[in-house]
Amino acid sequence: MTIHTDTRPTLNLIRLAHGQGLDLPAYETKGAAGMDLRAAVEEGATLAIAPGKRALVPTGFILEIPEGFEAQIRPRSGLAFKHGITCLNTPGTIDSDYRGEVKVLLINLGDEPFDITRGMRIAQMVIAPVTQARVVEIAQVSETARGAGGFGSTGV
Ligand SMILES: O=c1ccn([C@H]2C[C@H](O)[C@@H](COP(=O)(O)OP(=O)(O)OP(=O)(O)O)O2)c(=O)[nH]1
Ligand SMILES: [Mg+2]
Repeated sequence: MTIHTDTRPTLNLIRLAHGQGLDLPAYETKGAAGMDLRAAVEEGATLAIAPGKRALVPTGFILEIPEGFEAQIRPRSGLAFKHGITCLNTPGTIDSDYRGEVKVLLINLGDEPFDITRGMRIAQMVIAPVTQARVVEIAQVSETARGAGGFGSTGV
């Protein structure tokens, strides 16, 4: 009998043909919040993102996220700081019922073209709990000290 001591939620994954041989998403350190994701571009090929342009980068895998969770695709600060590479739709939302390939939408906000090659760690993925709310239409909302003030209403 196998005794499982790992109480973390299980993230089932299948690797697509173009994902074979790549490292699986992984936490780089013990306390990392996100698993780094690798680019599943063709071996030997370069996906160049020109300044101001965007690219949808394949990861080579499909997930089964447990119900009640989502995956958030977030940029890596190193790529953002050094090269101006970030996720356009950050944080990207991977729904628990999505069964397509996970893809990363990168944009180059830097001044130089940026080359993506196979296996490059392009983004990170955070697994987070999700609460779904029920929507109830009402006639009036309750009064609060803030009221409708926002967008800097409390000063700088
Ligand atoms: O960075 C991302 C964002 C989304 N997705 C996939 C998984 C997600 O479950 C699905 C839909 O994403 P989202 O709801 O953000 O996009 P949408 O424009 O609302 O598309 P849809 O109408 O398919 O929901 O696309 C990715 O692979 N990468
Ligand atoms: Mg949607």
